Amino acid sequence: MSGAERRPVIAVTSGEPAGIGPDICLALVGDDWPVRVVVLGDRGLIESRARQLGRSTEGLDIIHVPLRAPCTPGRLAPANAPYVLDILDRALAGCQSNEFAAMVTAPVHKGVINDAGIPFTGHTEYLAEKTGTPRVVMMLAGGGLRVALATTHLALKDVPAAITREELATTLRIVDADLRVKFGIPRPRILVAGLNPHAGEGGHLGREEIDTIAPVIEALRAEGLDLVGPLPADTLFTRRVLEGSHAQVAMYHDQGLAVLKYVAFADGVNITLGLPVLRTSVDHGTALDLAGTGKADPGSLFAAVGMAAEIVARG
Ligand SMILES: NC(=O)c1ccc[n+]([C@@H]2O[C@H](COP(=O)([O-])OP(=O)(O)OC[C@H]3O[C@@H](n4cnc5c(N)ncnc54)[C@H](O)[C@@H]3O)[C@@H](O)[C@H]2O)c1
Ligand SMILES: N[C@H](C(=O)O)[C@H](O)COP(=O)(O)O
Repeated sequence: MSGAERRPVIAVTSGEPAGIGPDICLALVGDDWPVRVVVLGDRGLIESRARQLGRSTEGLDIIHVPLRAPCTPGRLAPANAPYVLDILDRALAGCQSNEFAAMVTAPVHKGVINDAGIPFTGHTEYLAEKTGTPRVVMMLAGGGLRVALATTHLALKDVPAAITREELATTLRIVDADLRVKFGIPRPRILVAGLNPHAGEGGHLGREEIDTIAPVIEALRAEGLDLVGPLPADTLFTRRVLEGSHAQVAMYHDQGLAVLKYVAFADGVNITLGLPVLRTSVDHGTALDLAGTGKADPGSLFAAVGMAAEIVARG
């Protein structure tokens, strides 16, 4: 067996075929990773995208997963939604059987999967369901931040009801535990945002801080977690407040991710905490406008492979 074959294998799912997933996977060719990187997707599609971009697939390990329908860059086809899920299922099965040490996901298009009649909210929720994990946490890291979310892909009107004491406590415990295990931080200091403007202004602008968030923080502090909050979200991400913190928990998707993507778009990493397999991902979407143009930045995919490799090396 050669040295290269002894390296842990990381599976990179190429994602929505009409998006930039196949393009950015081509940028992995020839990079000198401490792991073996294999790309999961339709070989013909990846080769044709390579020709279109004037690139080569030589040296790129591909596990062939066949397209269900022809693909044109930039044009979504619901007929290929099952293909996108075939790739994810193949990667997950490989992680569960220890064929792969981790999976790294290129972007999928949630809308077209739903248009195909398959309910799908995101990789995070899909992988949680497929692995029978009742609660996982989405965290995006980049630009010196680690932003974890108390709620993920749901309509804004449904956010307050989804933030219960039990759900929030589970989220904070998962963030604390995974920062220790996956990131080697012995006692993570975690900032927790409020939900309402000015963290509710003492109950005058909403009661979620008083009724839910503060009591959870207090209870978990008593268990030894190093939590600070509920903090007004508008100033949580200022330099002085962030100082000394290892992660920041936002109450909903855009409260945290708008900040993260402002400082780190295209080199941030999305990681699913609390999952029994290791999964990292890019911080951007399918960018249909850029597919096949050569303008897609592969930086976030590199960062996602790099983070997975580091966590694998940590054991
Ligand atoms: N990890 C994932 O699977 C993932 C992440 C985010 C969004 N999405 C999905 O992607 C689809 C499109 O989402 P969107 O339009 O909100 O966001 P998007 O990230 O696809 O695009 C937003 C803007 O950023 C640009 N952009 C994105 N990635 C880029 C890159 N690597 N290099 C250069 N420019 C880049 C796009 O051209 C566009 O102008 C949606 O279905 C969304 O749910 C998937
Ligand atoms: N919320 C993520 C983002 O904005 O980058 C994105 O939609 C991906 O989510 P999944 O990892 O669950 O697909």
